[in-house]
Amino acid sequence: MNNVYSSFAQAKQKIHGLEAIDYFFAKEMVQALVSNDSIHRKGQVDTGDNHSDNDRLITHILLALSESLRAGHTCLPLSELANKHWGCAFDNYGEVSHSGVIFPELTILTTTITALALSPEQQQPIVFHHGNLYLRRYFQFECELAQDISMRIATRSTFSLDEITECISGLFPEDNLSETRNDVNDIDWQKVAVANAINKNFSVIAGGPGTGKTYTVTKLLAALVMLQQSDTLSSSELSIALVAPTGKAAQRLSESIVKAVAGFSELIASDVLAKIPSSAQTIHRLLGVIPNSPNFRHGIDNKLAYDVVLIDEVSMVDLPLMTRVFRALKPNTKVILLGDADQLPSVATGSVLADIAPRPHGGFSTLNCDYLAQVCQLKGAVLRQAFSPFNTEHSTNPNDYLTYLLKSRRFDGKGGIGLLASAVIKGDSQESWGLLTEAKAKNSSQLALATTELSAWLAPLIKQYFQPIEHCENVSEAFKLLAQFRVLCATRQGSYGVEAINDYIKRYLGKAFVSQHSEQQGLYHGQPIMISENNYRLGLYNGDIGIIWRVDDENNSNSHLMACFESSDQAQPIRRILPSRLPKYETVYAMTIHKTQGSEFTHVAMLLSETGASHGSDKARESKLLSRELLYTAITRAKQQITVASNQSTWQQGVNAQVKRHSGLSLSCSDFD
Ligand SMILES: Nc1ncnc2c1ncn2[C@@H]1O[C@H](COP(=O)(O)OP(=O)(O)OP(=O)(O)O)[C@@H](O)[C@H]1O
Repeated sequence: MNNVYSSFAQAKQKIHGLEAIDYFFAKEMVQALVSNDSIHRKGQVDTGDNHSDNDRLITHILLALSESLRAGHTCLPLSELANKHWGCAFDNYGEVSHSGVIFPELTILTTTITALALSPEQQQPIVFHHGNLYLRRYFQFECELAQDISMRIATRSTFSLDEITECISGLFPEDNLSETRNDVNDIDWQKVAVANAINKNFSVIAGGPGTGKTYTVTKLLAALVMLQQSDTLSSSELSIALVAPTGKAAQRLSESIVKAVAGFSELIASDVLAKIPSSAQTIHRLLGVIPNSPNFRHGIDNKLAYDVVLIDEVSMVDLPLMTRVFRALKPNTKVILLGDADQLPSVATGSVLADIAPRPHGGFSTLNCDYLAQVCQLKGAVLRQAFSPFNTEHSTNPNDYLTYLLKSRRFDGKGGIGLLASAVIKGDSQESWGLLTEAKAKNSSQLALATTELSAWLAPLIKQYFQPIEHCENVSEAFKLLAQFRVLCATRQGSYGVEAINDYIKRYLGKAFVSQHSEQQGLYHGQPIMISENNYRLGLYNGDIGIIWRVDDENNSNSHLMACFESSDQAQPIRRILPSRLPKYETVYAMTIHKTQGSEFTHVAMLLSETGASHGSDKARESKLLSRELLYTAITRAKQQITVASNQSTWQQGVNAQVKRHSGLSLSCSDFD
């Protein structure tokens, strides 16, 4: 490495976008490989180049691997580098500012890496497997997770077909005519999802917002409780854990389950419903955080006792965390994953849900089709017809564990939000922009395109939603109002980033000059805040939303500001914490789209850029982040209304870009059967 670049500054001059961590990672790895006597003994590839060319190539591959890990990929497929001009950039005058690196063709790359003997058995810090280059740690996570899922998929429940059929028909009485139906469109996919998950120890129910994932899984949990009750050999009660990646998502899951359970009171016996938990917890809480340690209390040597673990919002869960969850589960624990695979992948490494929920669906095996036809009392031919797009007969990679719910109950497909979300995720930049401009012309109630200055369209929304917060009768009312509206930005920095917009809103509300040094520490009554680091002792987590509220002393003689947070504890629905004890936090009128995953608002304003020209640096910052998954995630946070502030080119650039995370998990999943 020292021979190739003598310093980070030198490497950075040549390769655009390089960060110090890439340089030191590559340096460290080259040294590790050299100390294992790999590069020098085996790494001399006869490519017609001399030895230092080979070292240079290996160094550049390792730099690219580091960049790739930084971007959240689990691995780097060498095919991505083949013949690529990497790290080249031009200055404002069109002159080359960074010459970059031109990688050779794939066979040379493969021969070079193969010569380093990086196969999984070699115990090197880097692994080369199936054409992908990994950091060993992520390779191990991926293998461990794939093997665990594979083991669970291979385990089937012992319930008889008759028991399952009876249970399913009881839970879906309105669909008892299915034997006579012969149209694919008549298939109730919620029923299929319950039937499909009931006999497996691992299942995924995926679908967009409001497709009834929670509604369906509540029926599934009821079915599992009923089957357990009818099992004469089992004396114990089914223990179920409801889990989500963040506190907010856990709160939403609890609310949706409670609502679904209440709605099933006439369909399902009360003693069955009573056994479905009403409160969800975060993954970190499930695993048991050990303060100041990366490890959890529950793991391979201290398994969790649950029979069923349901995880919601799985798109947000990264590869290492998901592997740790599976590590902590008993081999016979039933795992049910829910999520929307079209949403942004996790902030950290991996894209577990997108990997295990491929689009299009890989099809069901004939065996699974026959099973579903029988227990759902569907005509086999109808079911096969339904699966024909998935190529059931010839599929080499059936996804029996996966059911998609397609029909949104929230958006009827005619309303603007649903149409916009589906045009965006299809990558149709013209149609989606057309929907926004049409909505403006038609004065749509769901969609609005803001084409005027920030002050013209944002000010009325601030007046409507944020100004009344401080005048609410109590903090619970303030939380209700706050949940109605949020400004979502693509970036933190820049003129349209979270920080600038929060400052703008504070100024508008006349709160910009609250002194940082006063007893109030810059806080004010009615200020919404978001916690930005975990504090396990206080039970406050990154992403938790609170409101600063003036509270009277017990004798009403004095009042002071407290940070208030909603709690699932019915006896004490609001937790109060002294502001001086708060972990890091920020004001939250506006937040990044990434941070809103797992939350919903009645009205959302998505601020990409103003219609006027943006600053060059703002544009560069934004264009790195913009993708159809980002826009889709923002759109689907809105329950009733979305206001989009963007110009046409920024919008279309976002819709055309796609987040693609490299990983070998889907590959490993294809070896499941
Ligand atoms: N088969 C159904 N019949 C009647 N109402 C339904 C049905 N399925 C879902 N719903 C209703 O549709 C709404 C959305 O359902 P649910 O919350 O289960 O969707 P979801 O996919 O979990 O949504 P989210 O993406 O917000 O998590 C709920 O009000 C639910 O009661």
